[in-house]
Order: sequence, then structure tokens, then C-alpha cells
Amino acid sequence: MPELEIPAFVRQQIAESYGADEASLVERGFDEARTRPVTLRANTLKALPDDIADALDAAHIAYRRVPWYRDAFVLEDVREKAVWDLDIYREGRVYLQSLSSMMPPIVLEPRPGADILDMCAAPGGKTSQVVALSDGAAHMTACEMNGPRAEKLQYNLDKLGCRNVQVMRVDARRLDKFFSFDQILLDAPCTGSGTICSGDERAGRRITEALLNKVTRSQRALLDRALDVLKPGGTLVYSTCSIFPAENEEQVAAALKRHRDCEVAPVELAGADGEADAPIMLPGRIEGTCTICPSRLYEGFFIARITKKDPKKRKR
Ligand SMILES: C[S@@+](CC[C@H](N)C(=O)[O-])C[C@H]1O[C@@H](n2cnc3c(N)ncnc32)[C@H](O)[C@@H]1O
Repeated sequence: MPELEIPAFVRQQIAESYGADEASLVERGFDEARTRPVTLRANTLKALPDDIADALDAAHIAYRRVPWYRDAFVLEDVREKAVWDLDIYREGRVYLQSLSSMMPPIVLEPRPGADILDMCAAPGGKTSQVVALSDGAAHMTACEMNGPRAEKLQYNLDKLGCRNVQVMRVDARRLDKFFSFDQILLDAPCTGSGTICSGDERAGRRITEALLNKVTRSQRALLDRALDVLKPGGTLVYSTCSIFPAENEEQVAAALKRHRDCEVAPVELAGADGEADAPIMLPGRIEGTCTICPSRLYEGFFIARITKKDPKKRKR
């Protein structure tokens, strides 16, 4: 692969973060991303996965499933536009979503009846998936600080039939500490280094040292506030679509030093190991966290699960 196809700053960060074998795996993934297929999620608030399979059959659109999630569909032979024309899309029975980005809500294991916060929610793919996974029975708060994106979030939630969601147009770093939540998803703003395709010139202009500095400051503040408003015994899932350790393990390790009552709990994805169409994991610097290597099917992604100790439980 020609050197210039991957932005220089990205190449440098990867070389500093990973060994030669992993770096070439990442570069191969960026290359394969050029032919990444369309993927979608059955919105189980409105349809069963089998209904979606029937609708795709009727539209003569070929699909396959993945081993780790019954709601995910991979469409090899069409572009997104073909899905926009389908009733299942117009009526919010499916949501176009990358496979990697379906993982954080699964790792969160949303519980019906729980108070759940999505700190950085727009355009709402993961918020709506969390609502669906809790059978629509969680008390959900979704924060988004960007006005137009907050509107898009509300639009998507309405379209997908997500009730019980309070959308707050706020900077989640300043969320009132009066709030408290059983489960929190922090899908943080990031460089997006896991989502690039080789030859993508815009990524080269976008992913710079200045952006990395800006997002890491924001990630730190968001993590602090998330761990402040997490109830004892509660769970936070932290995710980014970046493969830079500075946005991932380094953020988690630093946050745990500042929040001594919190600890990493292992991320386990049933069926995501070794099977066909399963993601490849990059070696983690913190045991139990997971960094998905960019590949043809998967964007590069990082997921960590953090729990806050419950002092009452320890005494028993
Ligand atoms: C990675 S995207 C979230 C994607 C979303 N979780 C999904 O699955 O559709 C990050 C979002 O967080 C928003 N954001 C960034 N900083 C924020 C902050 N301090 N408070 C609230 N929202 C923020 C951005 O505007 C952006 O919409």
C-alpha cells in the first residue's frame, strides 16, 4: 500500500501505539474499509428480526447475520440508498448502524426500570438501541450539546418509537451532580481514527494533533462527570470510534486514578471471538477492555466497562 494513503498523523500514532504486526493489520483494515458493506439493526421496538428478514427477501436484497447479535444484518450487494427506499426504513423498523457501534449498548446490558444516561447521544443510534434492549422500559436521559444534532436525535427517537426518553440539550460535562444513574453510556467525541478508509483525504485534514488534544480534554471531563453521577453499584460503558490509546486506555486508567471507588469490569461479547465475521481485537493495555481492529466489516472501536463499588454491598 502506498505510504501516502493513510494520513501521516494517523500513521505516526499507530506506529507509536502498536507493534509492527498490529500496525499492518490496522493498515489492511483501513484498506478493506473501502468495500465495507451496508449494515443495519432491526429496531425491535417496531419489528422482529425475522420480519426484517422477510422484508429484505421481498425486496430481493441479500443479507447475512452475525454470530453475536440477532438484530444485526449485513447487506453486501446494495448501497445505503437502496435501504432508504424501503418501508422498513421509512417507518423506523430498521436503523442504519455500523456493526462496531452496535456493541457498546450490548455491553451496557440495559435493564428495564433502570435510570440510564446516554451522555453524547446524537444522532441516536445507540440511545435507540439501549431503549430497544431494555424493551422500552428504561428511564432514559439523552444529552446532546449541539442544537441541530439534538433536533436530529429527537427526530430519530420519534421515528424509531422510543418513548420514555428525556432529551437534554446540555453540555454533559456540566450535568448537575444532583442527577444519578444506574447505567451510563459515554460514547465520547473522538478523532474517529477507527473509521477512516485509506485514501480518504478528508480524514487526513481532520485528524490532527490539535483535534486529538481537544477531544482528549473533553473525554477526560466527560468521564469525570459520568463517574460522579454514576450510582454506587452502577455501570458505565465508555466507547470511542478511535484506536488511539490516548483516547481509550489512557483515559480509562487516568479516570480510575481520580475515582478510586471505580474499577474496570471485563467486556465480554458472546460469539465475538474466533467465529466467521467476528471482529479482530487489538491487544489491550488494560485487561478486560476491548479495542476492535478496523477491518472490512468493522470500524475500529474501543469499549470499556467501569463499575462503581457499592460500599453497602461490601459490608455485608
Ligand atoms: C460520537 S458522537 C455520538 C454518536 C451517538 N452515540 C450515536 O450512537 O448515534 C458524539 C456526540 O456527542 C456530542 N457531544 C460532544 N461533546 C459533548 C458534550 N460535552 N456534551 C454533550 N454532547 C456532546 C457531539 O455533538 C456528537 O453528537
